[in-house]
Amino acid sequence: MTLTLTNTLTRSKQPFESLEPGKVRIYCCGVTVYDYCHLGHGRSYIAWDTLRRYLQWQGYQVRYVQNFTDIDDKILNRARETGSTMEAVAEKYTQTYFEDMARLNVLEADEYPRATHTLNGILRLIHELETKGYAYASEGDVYYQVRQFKDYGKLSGRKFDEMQAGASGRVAESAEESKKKDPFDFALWKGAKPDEPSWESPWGKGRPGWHIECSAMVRDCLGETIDIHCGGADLVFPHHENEVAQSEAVTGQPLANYWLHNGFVTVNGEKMSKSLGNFTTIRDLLDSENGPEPMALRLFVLQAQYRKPIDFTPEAIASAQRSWNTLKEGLSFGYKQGQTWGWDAQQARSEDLNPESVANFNRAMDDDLNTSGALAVLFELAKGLNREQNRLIHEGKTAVDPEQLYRQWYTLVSLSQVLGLEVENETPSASEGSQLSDEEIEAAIAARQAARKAKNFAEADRLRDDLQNQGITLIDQPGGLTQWHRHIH
Ligand SMILES: Nc1ncnc2c1ncn2[C@@H]1O[C@H](COP(=O)(O)OP(=O)(O)OP(=O)(O)O)[C@@H](O)[C@H]1O
Ligand SMILES: [Zn+2]
Repeated sequence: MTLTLTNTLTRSKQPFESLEPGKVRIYCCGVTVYDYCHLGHGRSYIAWDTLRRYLQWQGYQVRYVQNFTDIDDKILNRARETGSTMEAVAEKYTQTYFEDMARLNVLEADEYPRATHTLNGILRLIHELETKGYAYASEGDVYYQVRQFKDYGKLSGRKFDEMQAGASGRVAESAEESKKKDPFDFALWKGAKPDEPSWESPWGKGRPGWHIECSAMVRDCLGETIDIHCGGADLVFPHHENEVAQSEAVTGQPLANYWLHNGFVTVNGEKMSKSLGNFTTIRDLLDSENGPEPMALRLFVLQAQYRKPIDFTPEAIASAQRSWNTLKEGLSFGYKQGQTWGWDAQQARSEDLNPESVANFNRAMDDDLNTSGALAVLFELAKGLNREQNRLIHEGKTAVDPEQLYRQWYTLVSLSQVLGLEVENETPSASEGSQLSDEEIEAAIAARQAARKAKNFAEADRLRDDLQNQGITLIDQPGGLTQWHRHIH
């Protein structure tokens, strides 16, 4: 079995082959940092995080780079509206990006280049484009001359006459238009405007255009040709088309062998977006009363294959939460009951994996990352475990041999992890709790007993609550002895 992926460039599902055996280089277009991330952003980064995890599961060494666009009109506008600076706005929403994605169990990239840190690479590329006749300076700006690049349109499949139909009218009046030789040309460098941040360049002070930053970052961080370039479907044109035009004109090499694009999170069939005002931020949803758990939200995204649209409705979120409860129950069973039976996911060997489940999971994922098919494998495993859990509670024993249950559970834990679904993520306090040593717990119990003797009940209660918050329950026995119990979630 080989992994097949739908390549936007060839408009077909293709077997995946990496440039270098065993290694994959991925560049993913990151957020423009001017606001909190909404569910659409969440979907995009969960999809690519899952691709990365699956490649790792298949034994590839993956190098994953994702940028932050920290120079942009949207950031400048937000800074003006809030009386702040572009740097402060960008810094704030870079941090909130990290917070939100950590909750969704999106792994951190190997490198996070930022436009403001890539100016040298950007200027070098523009200079090379100018030298090779693809770019021209005009009144402090520099433009890419689209018609010079014979393959322009190859990624999006657009022809010039179709593009013209879309672009005419709207752009005609702008000051930028009068500086261009052709309406299709786009800015590589924009001359400085008063009160805006700017950088020195051979064409005068100014700032880079959006598209050139990604071309420069790919080249700086990953090289001239990479394996996979990904992003949302709205980036195919013009952003990725322009990246191809910029990079390939300079290097003469393909920028990326595979171009992957995720479908949208929609609301009533329309793309969730800032400009339409129909968005829900990740944090608002997770922090709302009766909001879903982070893993339920991740599951909501993974229920659809990455290219398909997902409509966001409260019912769909509630249903994802119910599905997550089923998976969570199966995962937790092994963590709880496994204590008694001596199960340990850390100690497991790959021979403990159930080969049939693994084969079914891989078959689904190899088919253009069919996560909904992969989830079906997880539900089957979880349901089997949950059934046995009930038997154990009501009948005192399981029907399936614990050794076999262990394999089911370990397979469930492993495959869930490939999709980034983990129970530990739900219970940060429990994992902190498990770090308290027995001696520390005994010492806290002794301190509590001393406080009670001294009739300092407030302190005694505080000590008990403190332990409880760290996952340790105290059980006072007749005769003054206190037992304790560590929670395993
Ligand atoms: N509704 C959505 N569904 C799926 N992916 C999305 C959605 N909205 C944005 N994305 C993707 O998220 C990534 C980051 O987007 P970016 O920061 O450019 O968005 P934005 O312009 O701030 O958002 P918006 O589209 O809401 O104005 C891009 O790959 C983009 O395609
Ligand atoms: Zn980009």
